[in-house]
Amino acid sequence: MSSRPAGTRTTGRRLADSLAATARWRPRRARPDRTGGAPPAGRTPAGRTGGGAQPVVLMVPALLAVGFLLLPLAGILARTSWRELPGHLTSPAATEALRLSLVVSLWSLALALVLGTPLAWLLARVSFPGKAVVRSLVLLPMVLPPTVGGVALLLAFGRRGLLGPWLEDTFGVTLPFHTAGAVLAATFVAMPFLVISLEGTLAGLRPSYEETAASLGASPLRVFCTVTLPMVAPGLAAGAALTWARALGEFGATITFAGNLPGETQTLPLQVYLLLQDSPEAATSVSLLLLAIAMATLVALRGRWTGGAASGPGDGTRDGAGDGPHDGAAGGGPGGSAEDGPDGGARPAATDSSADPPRIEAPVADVRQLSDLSAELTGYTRFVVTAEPGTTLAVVGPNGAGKTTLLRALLGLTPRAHAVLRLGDRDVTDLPPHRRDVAWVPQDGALLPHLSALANTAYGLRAHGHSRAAARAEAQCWLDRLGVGHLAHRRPAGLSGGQAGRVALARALASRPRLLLLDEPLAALDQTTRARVRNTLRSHLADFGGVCLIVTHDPVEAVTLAGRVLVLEEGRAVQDAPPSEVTRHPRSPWVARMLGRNAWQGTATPDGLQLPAEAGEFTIVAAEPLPCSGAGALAVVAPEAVALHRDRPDGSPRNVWRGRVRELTGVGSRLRVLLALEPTPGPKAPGAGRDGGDGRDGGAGAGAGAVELVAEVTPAAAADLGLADGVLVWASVKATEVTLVRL
Ligand SMILES: Nc1ncnc2c1ncn2[C@@H]1O[C@H](COP(=O)(O)OP(=O)(O)OP(=O)(O)O)[C@@H](O)[C@H]1O
Repeated sequence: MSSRPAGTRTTGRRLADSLAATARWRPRRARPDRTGGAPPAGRTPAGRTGGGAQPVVLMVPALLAVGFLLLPLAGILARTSWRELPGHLTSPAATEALRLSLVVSLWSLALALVLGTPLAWLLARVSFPGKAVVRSLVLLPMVLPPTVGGVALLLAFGRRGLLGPWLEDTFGVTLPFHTAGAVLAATFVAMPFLVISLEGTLAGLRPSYEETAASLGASPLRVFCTVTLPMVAPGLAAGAALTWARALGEFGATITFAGNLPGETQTLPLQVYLLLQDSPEAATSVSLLLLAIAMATLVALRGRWTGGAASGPGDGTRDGAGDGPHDGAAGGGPGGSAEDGPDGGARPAATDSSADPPRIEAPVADVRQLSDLSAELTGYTRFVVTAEPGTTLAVVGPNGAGKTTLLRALLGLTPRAHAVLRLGDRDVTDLPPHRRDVAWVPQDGALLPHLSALANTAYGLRAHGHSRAAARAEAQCWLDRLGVGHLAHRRPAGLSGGQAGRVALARALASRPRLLLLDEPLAALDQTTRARVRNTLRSHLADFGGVCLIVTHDPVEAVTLAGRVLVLEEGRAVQDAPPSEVTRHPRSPWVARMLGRNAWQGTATPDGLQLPAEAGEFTIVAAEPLPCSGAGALAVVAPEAVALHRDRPDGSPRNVWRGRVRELTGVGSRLRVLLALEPTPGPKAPGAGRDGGDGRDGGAGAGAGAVELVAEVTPAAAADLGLADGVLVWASVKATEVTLVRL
């Protein structure tokens, strides 16, 4: 009994089916959080916050610590003379000290923001020698006794200090015992709070946001102001609040450096110190005021430390995610009701499934950049790639092959590889990323979470100098083209994966790049949505006049979207050919398997291919052997060309092997059977021939390193053959079905 293959017909549908099955085996990357924020507070591993047994022995000192912190505060509250409190706090000396405290702390905050923000950025983003020393320097005022800080300030800025005489002679500025000195002292001790808080937030911000913004044409300063700062705003606000609170409470450095001069340097903490000697009740009242301010600051900050860059509750949609008529589209399902556009006018609902989105022509959107590509890569990636305008190249290869490095080199974003890059008549090799006209859509889209879909799409146009109104009008057109125009007002957190992907694509296309780089654009989508979005993407890539590189692990994407497939391995281009050629004659085992083919690497023989000794005495006979016997070669066989039998087949097939079923997978209406082949099958091999029962004879099982073969059969044939995990069967392949490719 045997199952005859349907032949080697690789119709589009069959190929797509078989590729789709292969796609399921591809490695997947972890999906980063689309909002770019850290995991929400409290989302700790199960068990940590749950009712698991906690060591009681730790609870006692912990509670003691709480009591230790609480008791002094309770002391202030208990000893406050509530009746006299208003009088104490409204006395001229107290109000003057309060005024001075506010002036000093706010100036100090401003100074810390101006100096500390760039310093935090430097520490978070720039590698330079001595960085650890600079960071220690930043931390020093936090651990230094404030009085020592005051002495140090005197020795630097005092009348006999290092800079003091020069400041006095040149600018007439005297810092010690002046309000400016109090500001300096407060800044010295408070600024580290801002730097440390902001550095942490900056370090947690994924660089893909800033890099994508640069690829859309934004200069480094624009990126800092429009991407970095808004995204770290919560961390900045938290740091600023702490800095202000610390400056407000500053005592030691101020009294040492600036003295205790009423109306000049006597801030509230200094007044407390003074009052303690003459009027302890008034000192308690002022202490209570400072305590209340500190507590209010901390309460206002609650949750800000862990809330992530932009994932607060208000971040979902501008109109509140989940309660508007737009929700039908959020999940990508078919929607139908009319929806309000951002301008308040009724806009017809589009859906995630719209394969033919409305084609609204934008006034300037059709200015195509018909540029060819010529890139010579050195470093980790070492090859030359050229492409005509309008070419879409699928970049494929195993993990670590250098696909991302290639994209980053073309953007000028990595020192690991260098691209001599020419786009049309422009050599952009020496240009910074924002001036290359190379738009990048990273795997997660990197939509800016603080901007609506419309503002995201308009971002590149604004960076290129278009007015706000023109940029938004054109952005709306692009969103409409991609079928997500009705979601223009939403922020990324309120978009489904497919919708976000389309917005990211609209944003890249709207910036009118000469080269478009898409990193796994459909990886986030489920199979059904992927097929729909793939169609949409294909039609828009057809309209895009420039060169497009799509990194993908999905063979269907590679074959259906691209006119050429560039196969990378270990930084080298092992093949660059049309999909049909790559499918027929894959030049690496990896790409053959990615495309759903059986592929074995070995040495060409006069008959076909000999596999390496470690695979066993395993030979493959081909009808057209390579003329170069002894050379490295690849034997490729389509799964449809493999016939399975319960008994050893007689007759014409030149390749007959016995193998054990390892895995069965459904592919459309057919079944894919993975066999582990046994070496050196022959008519006289022990156990060869008909196996009794279901074939689970427990005989020579294929080891972990066994040669594998994939066959495709109909479910009926599988039932006839009794296929199941562990069953032994015979497989045959005609010599005419074996393609040999020289490596
Ligand atoms: N910043 C880096 N420093 C050192 N090595 C790196 C760095 N980034 C990548 N690599 C290494 O360079 C090689 C190519 O990495 P790249 O990310 O380009 O591969 P890839 O083809 O995109 O892989 P994947 O499919 O897993 O994303 C890998 O070996 C990787 O470990």
